[in-house]
Amino acid sequence: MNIVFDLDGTLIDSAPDIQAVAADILNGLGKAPLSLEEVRSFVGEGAGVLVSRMMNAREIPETPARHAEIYGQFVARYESAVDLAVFYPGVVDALAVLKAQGHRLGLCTNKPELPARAVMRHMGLDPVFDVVIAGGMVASRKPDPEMLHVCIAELGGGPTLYVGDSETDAQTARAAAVPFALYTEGYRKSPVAEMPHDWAFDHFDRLQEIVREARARQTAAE
Ligand SMILES: O=C(O)COP(=O)(O)O
Ligand SMILES: [Mg+2]
Repeated sequence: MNIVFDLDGTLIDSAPDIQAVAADILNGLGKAPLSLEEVRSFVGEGAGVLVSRMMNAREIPETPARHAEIYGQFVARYESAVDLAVFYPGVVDALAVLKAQGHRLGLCTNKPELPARAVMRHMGLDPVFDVVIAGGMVASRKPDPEMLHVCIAELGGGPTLYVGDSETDAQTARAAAVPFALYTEGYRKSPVAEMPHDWAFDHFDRLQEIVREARARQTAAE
């Protein structure tokens, strides 16, 4: 089947890289850096929203022009901010096993395309994914289901499991009517019970079992 993954907060913790980019910009504006907790709570709806939240948190008045200026500085640095990202435990093995089993793997992230591709290359993920849909590649962003729909279509259609960490991912899966496995150790803000999901897991060594169950449900529905 197709297994589509979110990136930030699901496969990798990229908050330290984003924190460094933000600190650089805020420092230039005479403002205090963001904590990792702040960064993690700001990620999930794309870089534009992240920049708005950063400006708001450091009381930088947001006009469209000011946002555009700071956003420009942010994305310019974001593209090379890859050194501090780390995989969540078990991710590399889980992806390798799923790939070896012949599943088609997709990536569906709100992270803008250039930083998404840069961090994928840095982490050795390029050969793993058959399809990548990142921020800016389609007109809308998650939780609009379009990104996920496009990703599934490019994977060739058919049964799909979506794996993500945030409220945005849970809403996206629901809107796209795709079964959803929630990784609970990423950047979610709500209790697990309040987020729509078909499975929840706290370690990637459980993903095999979830994929087996998702396939069994799919077969039963056919
Ligand atoms: O960059 C973001 O805001 C989110 O990225 P994600 O969709 O991979 O969680
Ligand atoms: Mg995420």
